[in-house]
Amino acid sequence: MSSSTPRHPTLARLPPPSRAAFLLDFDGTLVDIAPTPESVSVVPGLPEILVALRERCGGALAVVSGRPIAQIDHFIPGIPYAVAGEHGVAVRHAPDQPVVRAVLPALPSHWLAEAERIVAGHPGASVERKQTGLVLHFRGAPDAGAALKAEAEALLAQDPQRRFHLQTAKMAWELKPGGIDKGTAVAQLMQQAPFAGRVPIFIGDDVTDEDGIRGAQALGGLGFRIPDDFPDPDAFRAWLGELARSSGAADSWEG
Ligand SMILES: O=P(O)(O)OC[C@H]1O[C@H](O[C@H]2O[C@H](CO)[C@@H](O)[C@H](O)[C@H]2O)[C@H](O)[C@@H](O)[C@@H]1O
Repeated sequence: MSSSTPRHPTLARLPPPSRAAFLLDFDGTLVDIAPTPESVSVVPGLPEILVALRERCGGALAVVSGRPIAQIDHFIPGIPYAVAGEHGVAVRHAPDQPVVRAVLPALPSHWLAEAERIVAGHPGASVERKQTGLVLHFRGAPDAGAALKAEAEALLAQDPQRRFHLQTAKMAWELKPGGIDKGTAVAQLMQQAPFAGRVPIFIGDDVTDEDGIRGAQALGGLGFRIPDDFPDPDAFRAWLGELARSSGAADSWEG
């Protein structure tokens, strides 16, 4: 998938609107990376683009994020038809449906306190708690990456059953349960209307998105990655806008 030359997927490479399902990553893809998880901003016009694209594809537009679903609802309320959060641990198949959570082992109870103790030794680093895991962020302490990785691996080694693994992220290390990822989320989402029977198109920017890309490709779909296929989120959003503005028939992105 990787290439040193950015290559925008041409409209001709895409399945037509009547067959396409979009599964989009959030951080680093729909929104620019920001200093902290809370400080990301949704650029003006993006919600309208996503709504138009969703309507063009019969509703088949999902966000597949490492964030909890509640945070996607906070930043782009009512926009995606479906949302998968926490790298696929939580899935909401439709706006009016409940969140379905995978049954997973609970994070060992002392790991959160351990994580807080660890970041306290690296000013600028922080802990993000998730229902089934935690993230050690070091964007505010860039030199602490290697030390935090070693500490995270030491925590993981405390679980003799090795039920958790280290997810590489952007200036962050995430401890999360194994067996569930963005690829399993794609498979789940694609089983239900309005996604079922369509061709999944996954777009993301991070290591965790490689699972989503593989998941889409395993179902005969396509996967694109920033910066290989789009130089940055801005270029990706411009491409989405082009798709959303296309006024052609259901069998064509042209026009
Ligand atoms: O799967 P995604 O939607 O891309 O979410 C991945 C993680 O995003 C957040 O962390 C990352 O973005 C932050 C805001 O730009 C940035 O400050 C941080 O350094 C990045 O690692 C979020 O906090 C995580 O929970 C998500 O898993």
